Amino acid sequence: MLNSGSSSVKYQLLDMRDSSRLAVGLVERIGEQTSRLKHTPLAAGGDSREVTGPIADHDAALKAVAEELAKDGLGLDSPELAAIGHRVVHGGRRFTEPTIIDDAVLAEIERLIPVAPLHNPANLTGIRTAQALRPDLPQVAVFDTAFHTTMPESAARYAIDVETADRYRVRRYGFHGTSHAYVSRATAKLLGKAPEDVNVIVLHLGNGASASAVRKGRCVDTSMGLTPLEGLVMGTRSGDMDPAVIFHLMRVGGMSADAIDTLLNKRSGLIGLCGDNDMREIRRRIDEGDEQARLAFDIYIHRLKKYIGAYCAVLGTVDAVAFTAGVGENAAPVREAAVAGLEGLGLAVDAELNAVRGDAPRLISPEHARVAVAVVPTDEELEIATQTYALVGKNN
Ligand SMILES: Nc1ncnc2c1ncn2[C@@H]1O[C@H](COP(=O)(O)OP(=O)(O)O)[C@@H](O)[C@H]1O
Ligand SMILES: CC(=O)OP(=O)(O)O
Ligand SMILES: [Mg+2]
Repeated sequence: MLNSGSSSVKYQLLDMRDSSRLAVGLVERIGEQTSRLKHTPLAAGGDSREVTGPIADHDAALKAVAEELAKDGLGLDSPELAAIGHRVVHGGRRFTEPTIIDDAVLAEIERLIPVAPLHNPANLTGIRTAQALRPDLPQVAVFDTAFHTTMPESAARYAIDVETADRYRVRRYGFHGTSHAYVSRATAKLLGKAPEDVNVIVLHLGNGASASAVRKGRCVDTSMGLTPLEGLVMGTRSGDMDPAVIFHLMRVGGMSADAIDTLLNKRSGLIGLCGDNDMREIRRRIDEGDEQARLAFDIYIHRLKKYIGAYCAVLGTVDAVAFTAGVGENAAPVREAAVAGLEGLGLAVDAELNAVRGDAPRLISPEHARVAVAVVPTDEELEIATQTYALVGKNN
């Protein structure tokens, strides 16, 4: 499966007979002089290899990946390859399920570029290059928005003029849905229950970050909106703010729409507040007494708390709060601070359990807590491969 990001490509080759990973890798800093491909041929038992040097675009990146795979006899030309699954960030309202890609699907993903300018163009290049390499194979799109299409209109609509909203398709779509779906199910499993029997708040805290309220296995609200800019404070994105900030920056600051778009998407959030977007670095600076890093952390946590409280109210009854993605899985201080003081909502973290590291889903709330608090590692890649395989299996 392929996850083509704005300046990176993540990929995995999986054997779906047992969901085992044969090879995994990442191409970073595409378009810069210092691009890097890191490839780990797990099946070949090999160590990771790195290729450094300029990789101009996603097309070149994918071809470099194909070369690395071929070195271990796992080339994309293999007759055993059954399908290629692609993460596609914006699927609008039309795509509620994984979908076999044809020209009409490509056209729709292209039409949605204005609402996912950082993500959909990269996703499209990934698909087109993969199609050129293996025109005979089914290619499947798995949409970030799909899981959120179950939201009620009361959560999905913004309170703006209905005609204008409908004409320009302005509404809350939500993103990271593959992760929210996977993690909410895995959380139910951790509690020994069926997804239909639990209400879960999922906090996906990666570079992009979003929260969702999942009632009995269905998403009923999520923090990202028309685009992945709304909601939580992220690595480089602002999340929520008064929309009038934009008019103010235009009228008083003389900034263009494009300049503000770049400001809010790439130079805001943690990096805008303190110059770093990596939570490890921010924690290190806080430990050294850095006030700017401290404030950035506090703003991040304050926003997170607001969403936890809001989604407790949306759900009414909450069985579990699950932390996931790079920050959620690894940053114990974030989990501790996000839940601190929320005993009134039945939420607490046990310091010892919170300090345990590992890859397995685990509870971090004290025994007999009213609401389970959990760390549940996400696996978007496995989920995309599973959905792709399920669809292709059905059609073959
Ligand atoms: N050990 C760690 N401690 C704290 N934060 C971490 C750790 N490892 C990763 N992170 C955070 O996770 C982020 C990346 O999360 P990830 O889910 O991989 O993001 P994405 O998929 O959006 O690129 C990093 O920017 C960093 O802030
Ligand atoms: C939609 C989104 O924010 O994705 P990512 O976290 O990969 O940037
Ligand atoms: Mg991610």
